[in-house]
Amino acid sequence: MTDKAVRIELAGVSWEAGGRPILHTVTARVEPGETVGLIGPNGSGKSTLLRCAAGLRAPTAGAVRYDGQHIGGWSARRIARRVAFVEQTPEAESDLRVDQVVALGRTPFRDRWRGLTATDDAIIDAALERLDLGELRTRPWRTLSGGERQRAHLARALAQRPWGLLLDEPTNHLDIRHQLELMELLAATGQTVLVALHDLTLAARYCDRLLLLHGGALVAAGTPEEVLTPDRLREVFRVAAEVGRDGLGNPAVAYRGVSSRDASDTCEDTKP
Ligand SMILES: Nc1ncnc2c1ncn2[C@@H]1O[C@H](COP(=O)(O)OP(=O)(O)OP(=O)(O)O)[C@@H](O)[C@H]1O
Repeated sequence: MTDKAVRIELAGVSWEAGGRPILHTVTARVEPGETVGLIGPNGSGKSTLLRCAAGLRAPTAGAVRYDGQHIGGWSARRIARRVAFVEQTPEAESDLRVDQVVALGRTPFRDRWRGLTATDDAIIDAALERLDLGELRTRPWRTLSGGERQRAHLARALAQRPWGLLLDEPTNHLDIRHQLELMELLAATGQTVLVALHDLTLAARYCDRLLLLHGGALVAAGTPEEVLTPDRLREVFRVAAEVGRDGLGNPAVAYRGVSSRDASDTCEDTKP
């Protein structure tokens, strides 16, 4: 679906707020065309890391590189020509129609004084179709449900024709069909994808690799099988869980419940 995919590198990225460290020297790479899931409990730093990767937050130490180029000092327009970011709670474009929201994805490529070209229109139509929004295209934004808004923001991101997609919990408002469709779409784009997810089974099934954040530090990186172990789920998420395959052979996490033990304990209670 795209000719180009970007390599996104985080090289020792740290970020502080009010003197409090939020991210601690995170080093990770998302290779061109890879779908990488960013997982971790509430407050572990996923959104902060994505905002650094999208150039919206300047790291207090370290660097973000796209295809080896340090993006510090790049304009928002230059970044948006390379990478699209869908935030967790996107701002409400209350007076716009859905197709106008999606058309905003063409802004980085448009001459300020010119309208949309036929190519822009075709790209917008394709993005609306991909996100199942054809029938909603003329609806006022404010009338959309949460899931419809989320899909419209994803369509806007696709309309950017980016080389990389950064997505912060893009499935949290979606029904199960649209969750599966979205994850399949991400896997099929050919673009580089870094996606924060809370649903570990979805992450395990659709991501090539996972990055696990805990307290602002990267504590594990690897394939879903390597990262999602019962010990880690207990230490980091404080749940007792089994990791295996579902009836269809897909990777799945089965939760026994919250873990009652300290993170420092062994994992005897997760054994059958
Ligand atoms: N501007 C800020 N000022 C102070 N603290 C901040 C700021 N931004 C983020 N934080 C804190 O940094 C930590 C990480 O926040 P972040 O939103 O990155 O976590 P997250 O993993 O995305 O969480 P969630 O799963 O709940 O969305 C949290 O404790 C949050 O309160």
